[in-house]
Amino acid sequence: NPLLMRQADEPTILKGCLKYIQSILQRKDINGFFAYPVNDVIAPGYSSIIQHPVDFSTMLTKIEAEEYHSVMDYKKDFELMCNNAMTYNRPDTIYYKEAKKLLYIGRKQMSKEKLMIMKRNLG
Ligand SMILES: COc1ccc(Br)cc1-c1nc(N)nc2[nH]cnc12
Repeated sequence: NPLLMRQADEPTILKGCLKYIQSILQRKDINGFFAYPVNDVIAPGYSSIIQHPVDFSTMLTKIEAEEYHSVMDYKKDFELMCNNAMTYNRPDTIYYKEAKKLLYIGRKQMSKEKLMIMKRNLG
């Protein structure tokens, strides 16, 4: 039954898209600041200032567990990750600057136009 086939397919298709998008964004994080969770040793007081920490490793776990139901769901965590860095760190720090740049790249990568092209290429 093609309909049944289609449903089973959707999570796999979304998973593929999100892993593709994350692989592009992680390549832009050249210092790996966003590759794993920030801890209070690296950043004193981080866990009391940032209520909803998130990083690429956590996001990949969520992709695999099919916790994102759309690219927009994923984009929310991505923006939270960048905004956390821009909340905890001052504007003159490398972390703030890298987060701002990454946020801009991510917004372009997940723009309506880019997502339409992805959808079209999936056929
Ligand atoms: C995982 O985080 C790091 C790893 C290694 C190094 Br050096 C710095 C960080 C880091 N430090 C601070 N202050 N704010 C962040 N926001 C995202 N990363 C960071």
